[in-house]
Amino acid sequence: MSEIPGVVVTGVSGRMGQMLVREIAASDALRLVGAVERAGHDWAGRDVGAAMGGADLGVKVEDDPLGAFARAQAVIDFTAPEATLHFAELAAQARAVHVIGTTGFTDDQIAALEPASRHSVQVRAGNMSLGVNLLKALTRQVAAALGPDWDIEVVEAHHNRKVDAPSGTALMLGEAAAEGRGVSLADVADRGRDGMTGARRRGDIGFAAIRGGDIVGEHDVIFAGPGERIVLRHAASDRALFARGALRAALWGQDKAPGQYDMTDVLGL
Ligand SMILES: NC(=O)C1=CN([C@@H]2O[C@H](COP(=O)(O)OP(=O)(O)OC[C@H]3O[C@@H](n4cnc5c(N)ncnc54)[C@H](OP(=O)(O)O)[C@@H]3O)[C@@H](O)[C@H]2O)C=CC1
Ligand SMILES: O=C(O)C1=N[C@H](C(=O)O)C[C@H](O)C1
Repeated sequence: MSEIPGVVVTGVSGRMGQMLVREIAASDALRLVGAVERAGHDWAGRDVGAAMGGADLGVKVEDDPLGAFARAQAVIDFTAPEATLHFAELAAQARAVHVIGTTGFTDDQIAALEPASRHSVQVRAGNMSLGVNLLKALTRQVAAALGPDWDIEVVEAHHNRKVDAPSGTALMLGEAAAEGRGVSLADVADRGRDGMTGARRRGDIGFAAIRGGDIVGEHDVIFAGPGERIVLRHAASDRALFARGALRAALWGQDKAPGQYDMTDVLGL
């Protein structure tokens, strides 16, 4: 039997699903053993490489996630919250590492992921890139150093197909800022302004979202103080960096105890 961990990609026809297949096919450290789509999807039954418009990869797209997960050591999942909740239970049954890139969860959905992590390693992050995870650490540090006279705003921009706002990354950065300030984000988040909003509340962390064209993902954390401003910025220009982070997480998780982890753990930040 191969020592190279086998990976299943869910939501394989999606933007990230296809990017993950390309990165796994190019990797010596992981091998693709399954490609999952919804029941009735056009791609079901076809070779995933051919369905993506390239050469056959010897893996057929299937609509039975548990059957696929049972053959795998890791599941990489960039889909939608309700799908990820279901896949978390199946990954736990299969004892496969579950790498979760999906964003847009409610607090209740995040809490509902926890029981599965008693039986499997879950690595979840709103952004799998090294750069954003470093930005998260910097955001916490800057927020801790500056007093409440500095207003914190997180501004994100994404492509016009994105369905959730604020982005998972923006929320991750907001959490880091709140941690740095020693407050709970839930108490200070201002997630939408329109009309006669009144003046900005001191201590709030504001969010704004731009959607347009093919923007891969851009995040600014703005610290606006009296007479000066600090802007921490990350711009992604290639989805491959998210996929590579996910592959790294799938490998990292192989010898870890069941539980919930994030990219800070994977990257040792
Ligand atoms: N953490 C990170 O670093 C990153 C996270 N993301 C996140 O990953 C997710 C996917 O992004 P992206 O690839 O651009 O989106 P796409 O819409 O291109 O792909 C989503 C895929 O998931 C499938 N899917 C959606 N809902 C379900 C469901 N209920 N059951 C089964 N399959 C489902 C879709 O199938 P169908 O077409 O049939 O609906 C599709 O194949 C988003 O939440 C996004 O924010 C994206 C990039 C980086
Ligand atoms: O949907 C996307 O595209 C992205 N989603 C993630 C998010 O919500 O932050 C990560 C990245 O910015 C791209």
